[in-house]
Amino acid sequence: MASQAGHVAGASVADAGVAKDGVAATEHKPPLVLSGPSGCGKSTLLKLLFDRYPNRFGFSVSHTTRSPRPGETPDVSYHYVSPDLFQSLVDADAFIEHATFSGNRYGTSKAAVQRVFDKGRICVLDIDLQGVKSVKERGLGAKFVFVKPPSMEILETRLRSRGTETESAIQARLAASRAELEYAAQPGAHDLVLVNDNLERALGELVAFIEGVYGALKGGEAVVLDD
Ligand SMILES: Nc1ncnc2c1ncn2[C@@H]1O[C@H](COP(=O)(O)OP(=O)(O)OP(=O)(O)O)[C@@H](O)[C@H]1O
Repeated sequence: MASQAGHVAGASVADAGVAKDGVAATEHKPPLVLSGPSGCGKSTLLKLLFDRYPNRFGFSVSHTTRSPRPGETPDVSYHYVSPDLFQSLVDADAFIEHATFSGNRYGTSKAAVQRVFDKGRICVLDIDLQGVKSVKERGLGAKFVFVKPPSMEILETRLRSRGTETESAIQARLAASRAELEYAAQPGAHDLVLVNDNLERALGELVAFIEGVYGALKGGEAVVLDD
């Protein structure tokens, strides 16, 4: 799609859940927030987790002002909105976190998180440090998991072997990762610091943490946290 101007599907202020029904995301199960340096293995771990426990987890669909890329589906990959509409959503306090990357704005709306909860699923947010700080300020009771690479050298190797970034993008990601690691080193910054050394071991630790918070994942029934 060449232009996103005027494309606002799924993204009006009302649809973003702003005081629509008076129900805030805080009244529901806390989201699970995964963060960590680019290349630390968040997507890999989440894919394994989602495959192992189908229908138990869901991503919220973010809003963005960037244009759709080939292969992306509006309102599935993202809600693509104009900069003006994005700003109106910010003004209406529709987002639990939002940030700007490379000149484009991205945000997680309360309504998008709500939609995952409404399906009885644990809502997973895969966000960066900026987003983590915003979600914390919201006081949603979110659970924060930091995925830590075994070392900077291994992180760099994984980023390079993934083969998806240019050299300058790799350098930018490595620089950003230092800030993420410094933040994560502060006591109480996250509820779990998960070293992604061996995938199966790390996944096991993640599952144990999730079950401690949300209850058992096995059994086929929806996972719902009682207040
Ligand atoms: N435990 C592991 N051992 C070896 N390789 C791993 C491990 N975990 C992930 N990888 C590899 O590291 C690379 C980066 O992983 P992944 O894409 O999941 O990172 P990410 O944290 O989601 O990055 P981004 O934030 O940029 O999306 C991938 O090629 C993945 O296969």
